[in-house]
Amino acid sequence: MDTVTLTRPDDWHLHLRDDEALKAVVGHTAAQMGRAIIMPNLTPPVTTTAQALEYRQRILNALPVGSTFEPLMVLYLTDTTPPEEIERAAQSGIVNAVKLYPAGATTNSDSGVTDLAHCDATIEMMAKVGMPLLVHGEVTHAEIDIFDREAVFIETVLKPLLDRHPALKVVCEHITTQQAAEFVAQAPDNVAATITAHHLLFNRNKMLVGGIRPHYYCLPILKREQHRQALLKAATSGSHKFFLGTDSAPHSQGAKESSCGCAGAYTAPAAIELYATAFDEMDALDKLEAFASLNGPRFYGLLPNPDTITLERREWTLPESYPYAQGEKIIPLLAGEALSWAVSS
Ligand SMILES: NC(=O)N[C@@H](CC(=O)O)C(=O)O
Ligand SMILES: [Zn+2]
Ligand SMILES: [Zn+2]
Repeated sequence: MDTVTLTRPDDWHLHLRDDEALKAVVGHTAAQMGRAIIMPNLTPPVTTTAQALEYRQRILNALPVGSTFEPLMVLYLTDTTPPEEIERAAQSGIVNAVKLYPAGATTNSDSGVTDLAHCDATIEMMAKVGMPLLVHGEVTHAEIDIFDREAVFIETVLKPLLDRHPALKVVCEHITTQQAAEFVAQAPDNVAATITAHHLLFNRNKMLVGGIRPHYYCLPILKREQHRQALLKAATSGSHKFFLGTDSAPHSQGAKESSCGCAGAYTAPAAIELYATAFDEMDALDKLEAFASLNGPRFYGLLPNPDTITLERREWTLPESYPYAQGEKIIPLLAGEALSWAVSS
């Protein structure tokens, strides 16, 4: 297959940041995705429907002229989010989900949840009104090895949560392990997962062999090959439960190339091309449309996008960098490297 035409994809997990950074990055996603679930981990985080409405408007204002890209907004769950905020969010028509960051798990998660027991009434309300909970699934205890944090989270947090709230819609965001892929595959239909392009394409050797490559450092961290194979199998299985979520997470070049570099890979400029490369590796390009364009809207109760995009097998080279906020640069994943799939229309 040398060309693939798909219903226009959506990105079900995206960081756009705010202000100048937002203006620098939003066009990359809007050029290929119809919609995106916008992560709320700003400083301060987006914790109320009123803040989500304002942030949505700033995103719309930052879009290129004529763009029809639609931001889908998410609230950041805290220990003190009241159940009434969930009702307001559900009634607003612009909030599509609520995000659980275990406190300290990742970038801008300091205001996240310290103990889910504090959130029980709020989560009960989410189950009642059908509001999905999007989960950064890693435990944060210092004694748990960073490569085990996702698997431990499933056993110690996620399974008990679903036992308490069996009807809750849950998206396990950016899954990275065989344990997560298998858990989601066998769970009931109210449990789904997003998978990033970088976790489908790379294992931890890419980040650590022959030098430490900070642009491959993201959370959850890249895992060993066995896990990448499990993710590829899940994404190309034809199951409705797995869908595209880039987790494109912009940080300036300076913040990444540092003695203590930030977590996050910037994949938005070539997102669908990277996924096509991964699906091609599995000889499964015929499964890409369901994963990229159909399974996400189905889970969120939305219609697929009305138009299409076409990919072609053609070599092109990703730019070395793009302009970012404060005169800095942002380095996309695979900067300066050749890709074998391109968007043709
Ligand atoms: N994925 C990352 O490594 N970073 C994300 C946060 C997140 O999604 O966990 C970010 O906001 O930079
Ligand atoms: Zn995360
Ligand atoms: Zn993320």
